Amino acid sequence: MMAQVELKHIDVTFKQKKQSIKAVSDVSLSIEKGDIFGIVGYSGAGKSTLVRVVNRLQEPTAGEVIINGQNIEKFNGAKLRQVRRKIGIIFQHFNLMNARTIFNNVEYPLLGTKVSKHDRQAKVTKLLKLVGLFEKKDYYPSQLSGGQKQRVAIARALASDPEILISDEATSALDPKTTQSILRLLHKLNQELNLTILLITHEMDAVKSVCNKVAVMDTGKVVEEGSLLDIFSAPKNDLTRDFIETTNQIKPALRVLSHQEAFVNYDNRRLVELQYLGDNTNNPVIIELFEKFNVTANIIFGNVEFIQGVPLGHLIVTLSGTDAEIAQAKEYLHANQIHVHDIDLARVREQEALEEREEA
Ligand SMILES: Nc1ncnc2c1ncn2[C@@H]1O[C@H](COP(=O)(O)OP(=O)(O)OP(=O)(O)O)[C@@H](O)[C@H]1O
Repeated sequence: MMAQVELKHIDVTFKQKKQSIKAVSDVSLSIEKGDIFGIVGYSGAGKSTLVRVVNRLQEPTAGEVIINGQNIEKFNGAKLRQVRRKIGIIFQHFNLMNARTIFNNVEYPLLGTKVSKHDRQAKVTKLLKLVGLFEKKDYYPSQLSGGQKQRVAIARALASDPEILISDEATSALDPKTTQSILRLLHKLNQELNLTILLITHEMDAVKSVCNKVAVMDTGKVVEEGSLLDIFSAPKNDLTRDFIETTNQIKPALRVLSHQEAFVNYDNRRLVELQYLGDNTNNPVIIELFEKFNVTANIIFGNVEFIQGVPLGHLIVTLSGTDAEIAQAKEYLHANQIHVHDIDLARVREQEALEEREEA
C-alpha cells in the first residue's frame, strides 16, 4: 500500500545569530491512509516543527515530503494551496475568530471558493451536526467551553474536506473528561470519513486511547516507532517506558509497596511483575504454578487494559516456595510468553528520592 504521508530523512535547523538549533533530525515516518498516528514527546522535542513540515508551513532544511506519492518540495502557488487544503489542522488554543459566530467560523474557509452560498450553508450545518454543536451555531466563541471551541475548530478544519487532520496538542488545554470526548470525536471522524489523523501530544494517555501507531520523539529524533500494541507490550527505549508508565498505575503501586513494613526485608526474587498479552490472560497460570511447582502466587496488584482490543495485563505478585521451585515456576512463565521481572524496591525508593530532589 502506498503511504499517504511519507517523510524521508527530514532535518530542520533554525539558524540564529550565534547558534543553530537542530529542531528535527533525520526523521523518516510513513503514515498510511486511515492511520491515527501519534507523535509523542516532551515539550521541545520537535513535534510541532515536524508536523509543520507536512504542509510546508515549515520548509525542511533537508529531506523529502511525499503526499499521496507526490514529492511536494517544488510545489508552489495553486498546487501548494491544493495540497494544503487536503491537510486540516487544529491547535491547543483553538484559534477561532472571536468576532464571528460559530457558524461563520466554520464557514470561513469556504468563503472565496466556488462553493455557492446554499451549498456552504448546507455544509456548515452538516459539519456542526457532525461535531454535535448545531444548536450553538449563533453563539460566539467566548460563550463556549474549551471542548466546544475545539469541536468548532474541528468542524472548521473539515470544511475543506481534508484527507489528513493534524491535531497539534489539541487536547492539552482540556480537562481529562473533555479530552476523552474530543478523542472519541476524532476516532469517529477517522472511522466515518476515513480521515487520516496525525496526533501530536505530550500525553501518552491520548495516544493510548485512539492511536493505532506511535512514534516517540526526543530532541529532534524519533527514538522508537511501531504499532500501539508493540510499543505498549515491548517498549525498547527508556523514554518510551517513561511515557507508558504515565498511563498505568504500576509505578504508584510499586511506590506504595516500597514504603510498606512487610516489604522492607523481602527477598527480591520473590516479588515479581508479570506481564502478559492477549490469550495468555485466559490461562489459569497462577493455579498451574501451584499445581505443577507447588509455588503460590499472591496477587498484590493487578492492572489489565485493552490496547487496540488486545488485553495487556500486569500483575505484581509474591511467590512462595523453595528457591528451586520458584526458578522452575519462572521458567514455566517465560515459556508461556509471560514476562517476569524481579522487582527491586530499594531502586524504586532511590528513584522516588531522585525525582523529589529534581522537583524541589
Ligand atoms: N522558529 C523557530 N526559531 C528558532 N527555534 C525554534 C523555532 N521553532 C522551534 N524552535 C526550537 O526547535 C525545538 C523544537 O520545537 P518544537 O516546538 O517543534 O517542539 P515541540 O515538541 O512541538 O514542543 P512544544 O510542545 O513545546 O511546542 C525547540 O528547541 C524550539 O525552541
